[in-house]
Amino acid sequence: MRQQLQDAIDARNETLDRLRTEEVVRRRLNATILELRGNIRVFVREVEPAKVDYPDQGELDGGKEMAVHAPTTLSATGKERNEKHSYGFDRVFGPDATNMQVFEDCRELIQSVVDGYNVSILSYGQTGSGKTFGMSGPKGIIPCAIAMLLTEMQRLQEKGWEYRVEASFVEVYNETLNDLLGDAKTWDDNEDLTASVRPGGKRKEKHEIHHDSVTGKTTQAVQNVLDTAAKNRRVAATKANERSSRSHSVFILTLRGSCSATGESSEGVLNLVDLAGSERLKQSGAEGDRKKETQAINKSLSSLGDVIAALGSRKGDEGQSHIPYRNSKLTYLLQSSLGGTIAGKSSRTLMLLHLSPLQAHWQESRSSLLFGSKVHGTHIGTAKRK
Ligand SMILES: Nc1ncnc2c1ncn2[C@@H]1O[C@H](COP(=O)(O)OP(=O)(O)OP(=O)(O)O)[C@@H](O)[C@H]1O
Repeated sequence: MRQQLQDAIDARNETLDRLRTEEVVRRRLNATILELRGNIRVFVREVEPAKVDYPDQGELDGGKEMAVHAPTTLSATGKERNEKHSYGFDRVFGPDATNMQVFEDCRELIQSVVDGYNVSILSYGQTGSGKTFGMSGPKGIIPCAIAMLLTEMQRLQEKGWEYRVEASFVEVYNETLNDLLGDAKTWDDNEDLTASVRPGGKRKEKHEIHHDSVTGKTTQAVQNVLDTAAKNRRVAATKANERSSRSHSVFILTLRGSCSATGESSEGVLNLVDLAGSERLKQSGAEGDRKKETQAINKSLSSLGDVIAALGSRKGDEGQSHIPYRNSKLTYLLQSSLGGTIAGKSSRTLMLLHLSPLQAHWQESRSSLLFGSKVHGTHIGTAKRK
């Protein structure tokens, strides 16, 4: 009897050891795959104008300026200058792509958060181009990422890992940072904003998500977090018209894991960012408060482009090159998760560009493509059209 019990214990320990070894191999493979693909990636999603509710829908003509050649190239013709531009991106989705298909291509990246990497996924594009739909809508990146991470943590529990999950949801509006959970608190300008919302920060409004075996309860907790954020964003929206389009929202999940059997631990952060509409000031004809908002958005988006481009261009001398994180609240908030290595910790960025193929939106699409090229060096060439 005693021998049988010992045999059973030995067999169990052997299985656990094997599972842990497999897990180490899986982590290494995933890290290698992502390393090969690059720490800064750009995906493009062409939007189907009929599905999207553009503010200036009434004035659209039906002409198209862009052709998407899935899976990785896109060409665009600028009628004004009679030019044809070609771009190569990491992934190009046509107008029929679903949220689920986009999420599938983000899966490995999101998975790496469990392994202790910092990851940012940023949704970029003009107002009405589907950024929020892709991020928070049905089967959008936020709900799918949460569901996937919870399942993943459950799987790792069987291999001896325990995780703690915290969620924060903040918005950056006119260069101020507001908490979208709790009481929609606004941080003072002179506070250390990053410390306030980051793990270990003094005044962070954190919301712990318990990972119980009753998945329904966990899903409900996540839904409550998202509902609270949506409600707080709506309250803010009544104060400033259409404010959600004019602010950046950042959903932050922090995963802290430890494995008592091996003594290993990890901490990964996932930032899911729904950026403000990227309209050009001239194009939008903004005046007064709206002009101020647009200027703040332009400043933070261009700072974002500068930071990611600087990260992408540095080679080998990581400690030496200057990265201008402090030029905007958004880049300051995201500084540990925008690509490259800080204090020995690797981070990864995925930019999701949303483009309208219509002639009426050519200037906006062109500036989104310029942004995408800047962060990724993806412009293949320009040719005069015959
Ligand atoms: N692929 C899609 N399929 C169906 N509906 C879509 C799709 N993309 C966007 N929409 C719809 O189009 C409208 C505008 O989309 P959404 O609010 O996501 O745009 P946005 O880029 O976030 O705009 P803003 O910058 O103003 O916040 C919404 O009603 C959304 O549900």
